[in-house]
Amino acid sequence: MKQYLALCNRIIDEGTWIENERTGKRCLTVINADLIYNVEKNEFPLITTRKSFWKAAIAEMLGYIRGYDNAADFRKLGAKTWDANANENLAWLNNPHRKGEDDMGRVYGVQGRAWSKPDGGTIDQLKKIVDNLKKGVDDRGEILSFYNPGEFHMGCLRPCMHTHNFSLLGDTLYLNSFQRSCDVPLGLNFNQVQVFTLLALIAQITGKKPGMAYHKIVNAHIYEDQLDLMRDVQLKREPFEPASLSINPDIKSLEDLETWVTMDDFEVSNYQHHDAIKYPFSV
Ligand SMILES: Nc1nc(=O)c2c([nH]1)NC[C@@H]1CN(c3ccc(C(=O)N[C@@H](CCC(=O)O)C(=O)O)cc3)CN21
Ligand SMILES: O=c1ccn([C@H]2C[C@H](O)[C@@H](COP(=O)(O)O)O2)c(=O)[nH]1
Repeated sequence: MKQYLALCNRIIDEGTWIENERTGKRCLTVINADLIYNVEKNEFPLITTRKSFWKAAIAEMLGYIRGYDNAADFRKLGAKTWDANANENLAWLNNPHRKGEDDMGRVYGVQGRAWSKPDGGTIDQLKKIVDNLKKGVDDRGEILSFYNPGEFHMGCLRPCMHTHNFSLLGDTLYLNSFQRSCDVPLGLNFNQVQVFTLLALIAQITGKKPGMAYHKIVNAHIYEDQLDLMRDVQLKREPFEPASLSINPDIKSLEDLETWVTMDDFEVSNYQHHDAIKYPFSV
């Protein structure tokens, strides 16, 4: 929580106003932030200075793991977060690759599970990583990349958290996650939970101990219409002690994650938080 507050304060104190063409809004912006989560000690990085809808964040990550390309599938899991990008962005609505209502196109998990090969067929990046880690193998290229510039024109949004790089040291699994663009009031609240949960889940299904997760953000911003709420409401609140996450121990394989897992398989205990804050969302 301290790291999150420090980043918010840094943006407010040192940020530069930058015009964003895609959304037509100005963003107060800093470059480079490094967040670290101790997954081994289960220090779940859940925001306490407002109510965080952590289940939607995990649902979104589970949807990426499953390779979903449709906002309706995300809704079924419990995340409405892709509705706007799939259905309200004019550039995407007019894109000939859009397959209809709720289609997100070739984004995130589609690239993670079915990256198209120029010579035909697809690559399942996540399955290769899980198979290797289960055998105790880290080939120094255990990389899950959602960033495929050759298919940006076939998706509703370029991935923000675009690369997850796993590493094994003995029996301990580490994760470095890279994010090119971060909506700190809305997106980061989710992304912190996602990086933490991704390491916890992949460690669990590969039989490894989770270690640290390192989360690198390049462009960290607050949209102009979010600034007053952040500065005058959220940052005026005192944080509570961190919560902890528990994951159903019956989840033992990638197939379990793909088939029967729901949000009921995740629980958060000791979550003390301030009231919800409704931040404006920019499509
Ligand atoms: N401008 C922008 N910011 C983002 O954070 C973002 C995007 N676009 N587009 C793609 C995904 C979708 N994400 C989202 C979308 C919506 C919420 C959101 O509305 N959160 C509310 C309520 C969540 C709920 O009720 O489940 C919140 O208070 O956190 C959060 C992240 C993160 N990403
Ligand atoms: O997981 C996510 C997904 C998206 N965001 C934010 C970051 C930006 O505010 C927008 C994406 O806009 P671009 O113009 O493509 O950078 O969504 C996030 O914080 N986390």
